[in-house]
Amino acid sequence: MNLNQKVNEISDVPKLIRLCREKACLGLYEDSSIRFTAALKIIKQHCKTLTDYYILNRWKTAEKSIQEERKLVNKLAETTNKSKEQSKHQDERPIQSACSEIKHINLRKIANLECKSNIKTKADISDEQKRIIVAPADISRFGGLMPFEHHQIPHEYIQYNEKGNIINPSDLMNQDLQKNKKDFDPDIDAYSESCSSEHSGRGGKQPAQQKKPKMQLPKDPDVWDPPDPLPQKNQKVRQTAGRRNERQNRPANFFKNAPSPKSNIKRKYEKPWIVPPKKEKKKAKSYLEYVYPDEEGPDADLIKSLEKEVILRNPNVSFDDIADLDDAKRVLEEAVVYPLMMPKFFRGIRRPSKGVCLFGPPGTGKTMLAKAIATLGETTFISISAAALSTKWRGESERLVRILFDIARFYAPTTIFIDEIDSLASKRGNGEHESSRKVKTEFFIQMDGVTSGTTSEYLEESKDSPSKNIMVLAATNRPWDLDEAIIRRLEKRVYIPLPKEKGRKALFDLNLKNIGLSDDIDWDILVDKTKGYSGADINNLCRDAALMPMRRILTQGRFNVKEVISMQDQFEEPLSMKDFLDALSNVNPSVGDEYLEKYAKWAFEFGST
Ligand SMILES: Nc1ncnc2c1ncn2[C@@H]1O[C@H](COP(=O)(O)OP(=O)(O)OP(=O)(O)O)[C@@H](O)[C@H]1O
Repeated sequence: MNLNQKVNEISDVPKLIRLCREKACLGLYEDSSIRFTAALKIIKQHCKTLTDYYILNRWKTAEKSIQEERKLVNKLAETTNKSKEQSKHQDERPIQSACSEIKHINLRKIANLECKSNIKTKADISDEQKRIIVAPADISRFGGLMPFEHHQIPHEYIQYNEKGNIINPSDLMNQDLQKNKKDFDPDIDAYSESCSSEHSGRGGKQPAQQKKPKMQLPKDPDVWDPPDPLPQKNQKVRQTAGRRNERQNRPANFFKNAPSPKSNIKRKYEKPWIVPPKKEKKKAKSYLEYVYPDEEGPDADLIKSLEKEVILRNPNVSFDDIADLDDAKRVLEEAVVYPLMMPKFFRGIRRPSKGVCLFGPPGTGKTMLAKAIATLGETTFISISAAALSTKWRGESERLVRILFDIARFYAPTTIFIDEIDSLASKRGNGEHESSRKVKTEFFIQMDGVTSGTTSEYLEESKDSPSKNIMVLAATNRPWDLDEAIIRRLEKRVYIPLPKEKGRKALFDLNLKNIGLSDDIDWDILVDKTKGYSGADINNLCRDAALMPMRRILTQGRFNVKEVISMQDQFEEPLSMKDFLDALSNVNPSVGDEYLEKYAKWAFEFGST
């Protein structure tokens, strides 16, 4: 890739990033930072065009790590600039300090590098070893090698000798220093010599310049001395003598300002190459916060409105609030509640059903049953009508189904209640619209993922904790319209019939528990007369009967609003048999006989007990 080439395409970003890293390795931190910024800009623009939030998420993660890399490079640039500035201002230290630091720091780093690497020939370089980065070209400029993890050594920086062996970077360094030494001030050169003989421990003849005291620089506590070479057998006596000579020749104030090795001087400069320990990720409070921490993203609005409208934390309906339906309650407890409460038992062949379908005439308590199950199992309750899916969110339904299941997994254990499932998963036919076919397919895919595992990370997390399950509960008044594929997936199909005699009496009791009743009421007659009434119909009948005392008083004359309000205590009169009989003439059953036959037939064919 040409360095000056303009990059605008997202496909060029990887190359650009590689270039940034190479620049950073070369010590051209500012240049690297500029290119990082360009790459980030391209990514940001590309993100605006993305609609798939999975892909968007991945780009966002990449963007974050690139931002971190740029931050690191900026810090390095800052540190380098600072040290350049310092060397400008401190007249006494400039090249001298650079010289000593280069020697010490680089030796340390190279030693470090050597320890980590057993590289001898080209073939010996493993990928892991290539991860240790050397910045050979700029060693002498910035006096330091940065262990720059996550990058590979560009091949052009590894040098080989004629035999094909890798040249030790420290040899290169020494050659570099020898070359540079020629340009140094003779005084500084002498100081460097004195330092090197001090550290190496070699005695012998001292250079003439060493006799006069030169500038004495304090010893940097962060700089390690180069290691002493191992003494050779026949050199031992000579070395000891050399050391003595050296000590004798040392100026009196040589270590005057040098800090003692035990001093508590702390480092004052930053070490941007040290990656701080990762902070523990804060647990997101909502699904929106989890996918879009800054609340911005292509699906943000959809998720927001879904979280607001469909999630019901505690529906607060108990089985006691539901009259009759004992068989249905038992089947549902076994199919839905117990698997959530005893996940260990409900494994393997005892695995819970993928979904449960409640079917039956309208107003028989299907929604109430679903809410009671969610309350009992202490699960998050997501309630959505399939009709709303295909009308309110038209065009987005397919995405919506996926998000809905993702939200459910996030808040697991969750009960997803889909009312009017027939309008979402009706029989497929030739005239079917493309979009509704797609929604159906997405729904089937998500349902399959409910127990068999999907790409979702929540389910991955929940593998070891089966209690983090989701359960699909569907309800329909038209089970015969359902597609075979959904019938198969809704493994338990529970018939919720019209209430029988006992159920109707229980419904009267439940609806009238806070109302005054007179003794003349014949419940047998009322139960008999309400045959074919649903729970909702009986609820209507009781409400109508409860208003009868008020209507009776108000028909006696013409009253204004204030007068009506002042008379409200009289409306509390106990209900009589007549009130119920009058109400019966106002409220008719809502389910026709022909439908009852159809339900019974479908229950016989597909229902579960
Ligand atoms: N078994 C019951 N116990 C108590 N109340 C009931 C029962 N069945 C119905 N009801 C009453 O009927 C109303 C409607 O019930 P629900 O919404 O659960 O019926 P549904 O079967 O879901 O109806 P639809 O199929 O039309 O959605 C409830 O608010 C409740 O007052």
